[in-house]
Amino acid sequence: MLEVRSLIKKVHQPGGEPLTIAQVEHLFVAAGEQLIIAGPSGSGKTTLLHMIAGLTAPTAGELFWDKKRLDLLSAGERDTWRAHNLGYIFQNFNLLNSLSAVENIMVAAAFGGEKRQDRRHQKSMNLLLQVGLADKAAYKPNRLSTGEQQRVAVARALVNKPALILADEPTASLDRDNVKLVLKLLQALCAANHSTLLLATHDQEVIAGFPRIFAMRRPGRNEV
Ligand SMILES: Nc1ncnc2c1ncn2[C@@H]1O[C@H](COP(=O)(O)OP(=O)(O)OP(=O)(O)O)[C@@H](O)[C@H]1O
Repeated sequence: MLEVRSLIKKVHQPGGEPLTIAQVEHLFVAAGEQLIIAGPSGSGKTTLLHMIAGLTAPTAGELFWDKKRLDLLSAGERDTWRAHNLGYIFQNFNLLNSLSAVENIMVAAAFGGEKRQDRRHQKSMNLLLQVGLADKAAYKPNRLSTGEQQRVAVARALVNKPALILADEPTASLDRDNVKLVLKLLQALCAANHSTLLLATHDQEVIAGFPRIFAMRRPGRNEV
């Protein structure tokens, strides 16, 4: 389970007071739950996901993963935790352009600790099959459509069966058909792996497909 308590991120402004860019009083997410992080542009959705992933340090507050305090981990401990527990999906996929679809996934499998090349290949091909892209395993990202690139990114995020998947506007670059397809795959694969899924979006169609929404507010304002 994931728990967020009194979390705040402030940034320095030249010559001014520190500015609060994300604030969450309390959020509890049970293991295996699928949750939307909603909120207007600038409400701190990305910043919250970055703090959970350990990509940016909170200014104050506590972040628990089971009984572990994520915000207190050293840089090395955080890297290890991330490699074994976390899959991250970006709006713009962040695939490595010099590698093929299957190689992009295999790199993630290596970071996840799979030492054997044949197993990395097998796991990656299996995921590509599940997202319907086994026939394009050798394609580099520039030969894949945007929807296909995001399906590779979903496969990459799931190859180590991480307990936690963070997805930041994963459908924002996709057309409506691909939005539905990518979401369906992501939700089904997370359910099959019992992975907890936190998905940040302001797309109402995406929000409608989830059982629970957590609404972020712009710090210091009352609107949702
Ligand atoms: N390093 C920084 N310095 C100053 N302001 C920042 C910094 N990083 C983010 N911000 C500001 O913090 C606010 C929250 O940003 P964040 O990207 O978390 O919002 P968001 O809810 O994900 O927005 P969107 O839906 O537009 O992606 C924004 O107003 C952003 O401009």
